[in-house]
Amino acid sequence: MSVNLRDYIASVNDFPEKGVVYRDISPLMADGVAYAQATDQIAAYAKDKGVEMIVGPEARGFIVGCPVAYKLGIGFAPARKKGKLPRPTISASYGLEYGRSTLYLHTDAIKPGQRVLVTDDLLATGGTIAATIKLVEDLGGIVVGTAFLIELKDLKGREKIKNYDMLALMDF
Ligand SMILES: O=P(O)(O)OC[C@H]1O[C@H](OP(=O)(O)OP(=O)(O)O)[C@H](O)[C@@H]1O
Ligand SMILES: Nc1ncnc2[nH]cnc12
Repeated sequence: MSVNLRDYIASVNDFPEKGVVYRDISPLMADGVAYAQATDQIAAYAKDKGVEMIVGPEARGFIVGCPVAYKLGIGFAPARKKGKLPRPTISASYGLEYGRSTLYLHTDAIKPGQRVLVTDDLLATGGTIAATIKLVEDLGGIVVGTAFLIELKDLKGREKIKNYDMLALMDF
């Protein structure tokens, strides 16, 4: 029997700043059945696409991507924020619903031609995922899909990644 994953998202008004409704995935992660269900759904999508490697942005992209990689027996590469990766990197900057940031990826994280799934917890404006996709492609990877727990429809992030296949397990 499956659970309704929406029941495991906490909505918090005015966090981290006024006007933002923050969608907190902590209750989903805290529930073994819900977390496994979300992981299994994304893993099935990734398997269907012949994914060989997963890339996710810091920090919540790790929470979604790592268990999927484990389930499929493939690797995971972290796209991290400034000053976190110790070896040579490439970078991409982007705008957020709140603020601006830069992501970095180790230059040896992806082999040219590798089939990559890019994962994150949530699609808002699409800046984070577009930057992560750019990092993968700059290293010669092929982004065969993108997967999220949540899509925030009003922010139209989907338009930024319209050339890519996308899975979202729920939307708000
Ligand atoms: O579609 P976008 O407008 O780019 O927004 C979505 C991103 O925002 C959040 O991350 P955040 O930068 O807050 O970092 P965190 O995961 O480290 O909390 C979220 O986890 C996504 O990565
Ligand atoms: N509304 C939101 N809730 C949680 N994470 C986010 N990242 C960007 N917008 C967000």
